[in-house]
Amino acid sequence: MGGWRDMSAEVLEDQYSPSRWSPRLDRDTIIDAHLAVTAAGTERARASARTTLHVPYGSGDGEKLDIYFPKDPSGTFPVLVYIHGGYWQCLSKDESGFAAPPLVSQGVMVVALGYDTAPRGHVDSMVLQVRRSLAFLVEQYPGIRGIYLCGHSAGAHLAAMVLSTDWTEFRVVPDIKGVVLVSGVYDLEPLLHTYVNDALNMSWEVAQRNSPMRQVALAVPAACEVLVAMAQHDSPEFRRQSQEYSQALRAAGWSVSLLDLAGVDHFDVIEKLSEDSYILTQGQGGTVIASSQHSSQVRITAAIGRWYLSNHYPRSAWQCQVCCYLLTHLS
Ligand SMILES: N[C@@H](CC(=O)c1ccccc1NC=O)C(=O)O
Repeated sequence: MGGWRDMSAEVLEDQYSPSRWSPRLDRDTIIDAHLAVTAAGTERARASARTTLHVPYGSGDGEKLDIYFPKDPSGTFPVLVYIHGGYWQCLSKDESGFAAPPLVSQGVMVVALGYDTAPRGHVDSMVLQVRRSLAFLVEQYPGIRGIYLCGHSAGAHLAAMVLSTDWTEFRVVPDIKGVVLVSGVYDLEPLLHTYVNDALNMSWEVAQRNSPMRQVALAVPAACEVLVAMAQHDSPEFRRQSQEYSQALRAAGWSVSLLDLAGVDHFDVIEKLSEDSYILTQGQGGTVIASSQHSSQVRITAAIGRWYLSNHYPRSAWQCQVCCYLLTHLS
């Protein structure tokens, strides 16, 4: 098969419709199910953690974030900022707190970030909002030691755009220690030819300057680790994007790992962040990792066994909370 440029409009649309690739649920029910699961998970998180909701980080309507405070804050604490997906046009922070429980119990502050989705917002403004929110958090919460970003789908795109930020335009430089990109899109150009762009209305230039894939060469590799994760049942185009972006980052000098998660689709790959036992949330015991039965080109070559909080809580289960394994492509 050639590249996406050789695909018919119909095939391309299919590739960029995550709901059509799940073996678990059909396309008409999977989005509603995702909403229900993440909303219920967020409700549980709000019931069990101390929270401050709807904190404005700017004057815009959508510029608000929800904070889930760590259980036993000991002066300083790391923060995980979760950036929701929804193709830059749906979902919100209000059902994006589901990842908090396993983290707040380990002393991590979790932030569910809101941003103005299309059509109110456009891609340029969403990228700016995410960057500004990080500067806000650093200024507002001096207890924060180390920022970790986690984004899903379109949120992974926004998190990846943070990597190419020129922080001299901001008052502070956030200390970003790790970025977990789950089932993201890193080259926006194919989307110009799909329904996704109906609401986004991106021009070719907008798609280019907002494609992390095109920004890799411009960004100075930071001392932060990047984990690019993709689901077994993501579409071939989504999987290609994760593979190519992780390779480009590595070639540019970033410390990056690619994680291929078995048995999950575009939606449960992130829903499971609410579970203590999920590979992306579990501790050191979790060596089952992506056992790659389904993907013969991927081989686990080394367990890095070090992620997120190793600097902060050397003996906590958090040490390997996002188990970071080096997966190398043999093909
Ligand atoms: N219309 C899309 C919806 C979608 O892509 C989506 C829905 C919820 C959360 C994330 C999504 N994808 C990327 O942000 C689909 O066909 O799946």
